Amino acid sequence: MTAFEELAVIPELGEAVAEIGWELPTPIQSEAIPAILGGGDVLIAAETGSGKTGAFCLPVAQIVWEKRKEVLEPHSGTDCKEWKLNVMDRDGGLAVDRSGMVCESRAQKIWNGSRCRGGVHSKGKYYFEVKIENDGLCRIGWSTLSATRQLGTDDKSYGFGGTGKKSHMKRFEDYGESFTVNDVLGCYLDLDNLNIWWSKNGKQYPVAYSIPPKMRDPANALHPSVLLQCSALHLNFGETSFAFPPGGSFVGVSQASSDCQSWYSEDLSQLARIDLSNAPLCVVLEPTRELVEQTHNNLVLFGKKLTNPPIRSRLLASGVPIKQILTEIEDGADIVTGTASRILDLVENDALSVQGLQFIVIDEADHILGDRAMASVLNRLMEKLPRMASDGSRLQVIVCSATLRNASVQRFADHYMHFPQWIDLKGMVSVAETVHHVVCPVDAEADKQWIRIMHTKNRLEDDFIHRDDEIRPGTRHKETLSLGTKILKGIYVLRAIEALNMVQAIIFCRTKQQCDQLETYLNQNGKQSTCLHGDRAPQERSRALASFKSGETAFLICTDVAARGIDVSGIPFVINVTLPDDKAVYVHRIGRVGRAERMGLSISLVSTHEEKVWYHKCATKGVGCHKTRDIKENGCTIWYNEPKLLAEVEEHLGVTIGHVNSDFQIPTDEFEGRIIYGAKRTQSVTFEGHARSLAASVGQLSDLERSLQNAYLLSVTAHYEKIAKTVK
Ligand SMILES: Nc1ncnc2c1ncn2[C@@H]1O[C@H](COP(=O)(O)OP(=O)(O)OP(=O)(O)O)[C@@H](O)[C@H]1O
Repeated sequence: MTAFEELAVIPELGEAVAEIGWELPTPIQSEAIPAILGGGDVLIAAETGSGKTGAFCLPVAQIVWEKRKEVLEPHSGTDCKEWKLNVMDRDGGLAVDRSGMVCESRAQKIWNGSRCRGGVHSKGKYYFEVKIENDGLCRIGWSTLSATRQLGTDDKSYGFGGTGKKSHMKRFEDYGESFTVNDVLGCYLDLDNLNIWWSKNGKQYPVAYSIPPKMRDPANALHPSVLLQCSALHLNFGETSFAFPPGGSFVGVSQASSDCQSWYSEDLSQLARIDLSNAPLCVVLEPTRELVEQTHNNLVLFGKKLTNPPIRSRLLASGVPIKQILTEIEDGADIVTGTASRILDLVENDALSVQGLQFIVIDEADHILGDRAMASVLNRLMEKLPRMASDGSRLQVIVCSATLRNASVQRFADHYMHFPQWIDLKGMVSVAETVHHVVCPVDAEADKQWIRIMHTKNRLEDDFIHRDDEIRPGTRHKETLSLGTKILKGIYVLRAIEALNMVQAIIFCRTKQQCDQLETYLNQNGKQSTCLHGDRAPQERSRALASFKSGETAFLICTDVAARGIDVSGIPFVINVTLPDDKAVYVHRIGRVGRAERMGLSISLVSTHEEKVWYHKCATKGVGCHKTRDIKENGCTIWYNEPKLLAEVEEHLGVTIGHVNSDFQIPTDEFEGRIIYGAKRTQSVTFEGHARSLAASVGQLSDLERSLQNAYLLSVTAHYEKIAKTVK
């Protein structure tokens, strides 16, 4: 049995991950996989590179596969004799979770009901409990299979409602007390004496109804029943211990002897069957095309051993011809991965059915929800999804986020998730131990070598932002130092590459134009580079990523499009040519290294002087824009203050980031010496490192010894002084 199977992962998936060399689940996988397999809504946060993709892909693949298998072997689904709410016998607005013990209706002003699969007849004393999980209206009690689901409105059903009224044949009468969220109601049925009554939090009320003897007939078997309006309930039919055991000779309804049990049979179902065997069961949303592709590839990899039926995972990314997408969807899809806008587009055009949906996974949720346009598309999509699947189970929502301490994520959870489990392995924002990060100050006033090349062609261009400025080399003129910084940053990138023998690195720039210019500059200087940003065509972006992943291209230059989630194993270095203006993005950028236990180093070039940068407010969003004045003067530029941004990052992480000089000699005492970036972290410790790690304890020991010796000497001196006094 693999370690993954101990988390209830099926052997087929266990084998697939073993083949890619995963021996042990990561901490987030250990927590999230069982939670998702359990059927609940889950929010996940863990640091970059901690294996979140596997944490949701594995259980999703498993559940989807099991569902499809269930359809191939229908007996396990519809005729089962289990004490749970019957998804075939429920109103359309009522959602029932996979356990059949939790139900919810969010509909306002409409009653939605359901019944338990099992019922009882003939004789005996039976009990079940209901915990009110959500404020709202509900009625609970007993009904026969021929009663309507509007509990208490005909002669075959008996209900007790939250307003403190019992009901039968539409007659509502005061009974017991009102009840609300967190109250536990007990439902008593005494078939021996033909009585029904209820209790609240263990306090029993008098008999509510004396039922006619015909209710003992098997044809009139009474089934636990519920009716809800904007409420949620948790039921217990006696398979687990009761909060308030009924006492006497009452037993949980699930303990009824087999000759007193009655079961819902499928031929009673009047429900029309819709064929949803080709509609997807799961949608996975990613913010960028690259992540869509990456997650899709993971799903394909994990699903390799799942056969009979195989898992049909579909890639709905821009760049894949729409004709191909439509054909694939028509051929049948089990899991679709795409951006919210692509999925919404297909749903709105009736090209993708969401009627069979069981799951939605929203990866990088803080990013999606933090972007107004993406958030609005996501909300529109969410509104289009059925809150429950075709089989009556509730839509399971899984959210992955860099941080769960985020108001928009919280709002999303409150609105769309059902009692979600929060798995937060981050606590404080932190950087993985395998990621080292340093800052290299760039001071165009102190380091004047940029002046020598400023009029040559072999220099990093300046985004053409200084084209209208008067540049006066050798002065402290703001624009001059800003231009100097930009050219100097190019020189430093080249120098860092050489000094640290970088074979591969991801280099982040602030703008698409800057990426293009750095690509030209590096290629011109013999450093093979490629670009990944939003202005490049999808195929070009795919090619760029593929050639970088294969090692064919050494340097991938990108905007923050690649900061999140992109997983290229063993990347040794990240260079930030400009710091991002969002501290969370910094954590994501540097998290591109130090993944899967490999060591990585991130270097941020931080200008000591303010740098003039584009900040397009214009309609064209920068295309053909020449407004190089400050935004305060109706232009499209701002002054970028990197020391301030650095201070924000440091405050966010609660650390002071070490500095290196422009020779990029990483001090060996800084990071335990002799680390090979890109290689697996080893447990071997250098002598110096070992001595340093012991230094504090040795110091403490020596202090202790000194105070012990002093105490001894003091006591000896006192002793001899005492003797001396006595002798005198
Ligand atoms: N159990 C495991 N054993 C070994 N390697 C693993 C395991 N789980 C994941 N990995 C590897 O770790 C790397 C990072 O995983 P993944 O991309 O899922 O991280 P992440 O938490 O989603 O990161 P990010 O926040 O940056 O998106 C991948 O290369 C993946 O193959």
